[in-house]
Amino acid sequence: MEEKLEIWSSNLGYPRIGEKRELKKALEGYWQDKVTDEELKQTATSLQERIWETQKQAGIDFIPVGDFSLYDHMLDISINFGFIPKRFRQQTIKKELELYFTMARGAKNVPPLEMTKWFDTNYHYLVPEIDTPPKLLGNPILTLIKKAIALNIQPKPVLVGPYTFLTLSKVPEGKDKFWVLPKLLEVYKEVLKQWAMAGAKWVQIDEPALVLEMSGEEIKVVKDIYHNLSSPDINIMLQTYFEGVDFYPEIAKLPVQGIGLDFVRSHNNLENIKKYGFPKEKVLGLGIVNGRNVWRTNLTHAFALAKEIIDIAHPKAVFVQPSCSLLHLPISIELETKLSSEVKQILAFAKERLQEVAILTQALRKGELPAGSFAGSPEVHPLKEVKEKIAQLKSEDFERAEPYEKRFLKQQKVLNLPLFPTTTIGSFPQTKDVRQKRARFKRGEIDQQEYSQFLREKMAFCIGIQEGLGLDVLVHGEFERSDMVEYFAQKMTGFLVTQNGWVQSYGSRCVRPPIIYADVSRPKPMTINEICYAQSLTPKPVKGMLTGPVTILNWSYVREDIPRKEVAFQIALALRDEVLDLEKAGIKIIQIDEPAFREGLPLKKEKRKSYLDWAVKAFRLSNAPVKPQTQIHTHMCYAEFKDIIEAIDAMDADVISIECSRSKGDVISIFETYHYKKGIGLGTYDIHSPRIPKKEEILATLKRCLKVLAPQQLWVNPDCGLKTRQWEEIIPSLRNMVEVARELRDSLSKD
Ligand SMILES: CN1c2c(nc(N)[nH]c2=O)NC[C@@H]1CNc1ccc(C(=O)N[C@@H](CCC(=O)N[C@@H](CCC(=O)N[C@@H](CCC(=O)O)C(=O)O)C(=O)O)C(=O)O)cc1
Ligand SMILES: N[C@@H](CCS)C(=O)O
Ligand SMILES: [Zn+2]
Repeated sequence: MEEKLEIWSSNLGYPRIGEKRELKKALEGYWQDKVTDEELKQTATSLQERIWETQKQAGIDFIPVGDFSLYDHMLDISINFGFIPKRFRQQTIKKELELYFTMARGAKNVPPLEMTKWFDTNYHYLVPEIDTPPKLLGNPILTLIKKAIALNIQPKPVLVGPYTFLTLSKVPEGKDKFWVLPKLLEVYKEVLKQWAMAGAKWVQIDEPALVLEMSGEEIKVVKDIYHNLSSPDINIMLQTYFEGVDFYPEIAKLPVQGIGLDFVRSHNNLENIKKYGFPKEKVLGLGIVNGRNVWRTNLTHAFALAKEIIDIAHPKAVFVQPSCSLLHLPISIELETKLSSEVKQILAFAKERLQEVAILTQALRKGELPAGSFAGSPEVHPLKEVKEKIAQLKSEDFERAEPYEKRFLKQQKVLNLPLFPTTTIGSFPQTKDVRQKRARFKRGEIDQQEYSQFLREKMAFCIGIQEGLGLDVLVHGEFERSDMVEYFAQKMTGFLVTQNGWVQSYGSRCVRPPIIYADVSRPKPMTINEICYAQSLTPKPVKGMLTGPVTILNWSYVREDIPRKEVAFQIALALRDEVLDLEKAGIKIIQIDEPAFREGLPLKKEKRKSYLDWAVKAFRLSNAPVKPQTQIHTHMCYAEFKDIIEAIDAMDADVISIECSRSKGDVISIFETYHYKKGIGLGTYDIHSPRIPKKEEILATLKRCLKVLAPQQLWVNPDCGLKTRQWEEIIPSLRNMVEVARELRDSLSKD
């Protein structure tokens, strides 16, 4: 007789920051010596327990343990497995958590681990540096497993797998990226053994790197890893997410007890199961509700899809689960008091996703969905004029009227800028008084007039500082903006913004990604008042400052009923109105930031060209009709530019400023082979550190740039905006930068 299929509900990870951002507050308090070690640990412990309880209450059978982290889960592994780079080993450590936070945030003369984005998400992890073989220094998840069991919770410890961990790590030059693998496997095996002895039945080993392009050699490494790790003591759920796995037949054969696949992001996973089958002795991790977007799951569709997959796969058992960790979602829609109930009906954040997993699990066990379990989506009323504008777009809408060479001459006539013009990227310190004033304004404690007056005073101060420093192109400082994406989302139609929808970006820093639910338009000007006020204070040009269409798209949750390209074009058209209004108001330089341009690059190579094609077009659409005299700038940071340099060029911005110091010259070397003609500012110093750059360092960067770029092209600016810094740091830094530009200018004019 056929055995009844076992179906369990499972989760892969949960937001850590806390409903009231308790972790953020405790961390920042700790760093300011206002919170003790004990208090910080207590906050973390009670958060963890609440997170487990929420999952248990929601009906989740297998609850992740070890997904929580004080700062970052990759840092946790680095520390516990003894990957402590030499510069930190040499530090004298006085407090227990000191090493951990020094690796995360750096200390005087000790730079932190590098930070980079986690696959194609807006979460940033700390890049492990493998300069020493591993050593098991700690196994904190063991304690958690015991505690969870005592609380009657079925723990599923979570650990990033060796393949992904090493793929994302840095190794010393000349070393193979897997040079520590044999020793690392010993450490993993020891940890798994301890977890099994503590009572864990399943472990979730996260291997998202299996969805990236892989070579035959790499798949061989993966096979070796899992033949080595496999043990009768504990069941391994080999968990993939964010895309489909290319080497499916090989992955399916690995000696693990479960394979977790993302069926939301990838159709290939189902296609592969259809083509190659699924091993009947294995458990299927069925990623069926979306961990990356906020739309409530259409349970009717998800139920039908789950049934189809199970019928084809015939697995030993099923874990019904989200497509990936819920880390990338806000905590709960319950925390939103200002959204209408109609809107709430269509949204699901992390907590609501758990309910969906539980409903689907029950339904799959019973063979039918309970009545009324899908609320249906509300009607989105299309904006006729937006649709018409998109339908009528012609190739001219994407082209500046004149080529760059002609524009450059006309712009120079208007702007009369010196060689090596100096500027900043836009934001100036968002100090506590700025955030507090905004909070008071939002709470209705001060009126619009008082808030506007405060912003004017800030702008005047900021312009005064820039004039005093002698910068050539000024900015208004972005004091009115909570965030460069959220600010514009609040001003355009088609977006929802949340009060408490915080999502961890890195460490204690969070963002509230807006939700694009309908057609986008710009009912009225968004930035003109501030920019024109700032311009009225100075004869020097003040840059109009906008966030670009691709970045607004990539840092928002996006509707799924129309293609992303169309949403990007809608945003571009809205921004275009703003650009034209800025120009009409006499603003001569307009910067349209695109830091997330590369972030949207699909993980799979075959999807990249199409993305880059429409992303470039969206940017061009946002500014093409300006006069040739109007100078368009863009800015990018957080990116590896090598593989997108052609697309960057195709954006046709007159000037681009890009991050340079953290990539240590890699960016400069691109221009040895790529002939870039337009204006470019390669960031002269790292704004992520409080350190004041020495003049010699700035000069050295500029001299390296001048080896590959013409003097007429080169702008002088920091790597990125200054919002996270303090005035005391930026004033001497910018003073050094301006002095270097002047000295370089003088030395060239003498030659
Ligand atoms: C460039 N980066 C960005 C990314 N994504 C974005 N959407 N935006 C970005 O800028 N991704 C990549 C990187 C990530 N980097 C960062 C850097 C810094 C932060 C950050 O500092 N975030 C802040 C939150 C900012 C914010 O929106 N603040 C609100 C106020 C919220 C608040 O708590 N108000 C309090 C009172 C304020 C007080 O008393 O201090 C209240 O209401 O009670 C605002 O300014 O209005 C953070 O604190 O984490 C994020 C990503
Ligand atoms: N104009 C923005 C860009 C950040 S990427 C700023 O200066 O903060
Ligand atoms: Zn930037």
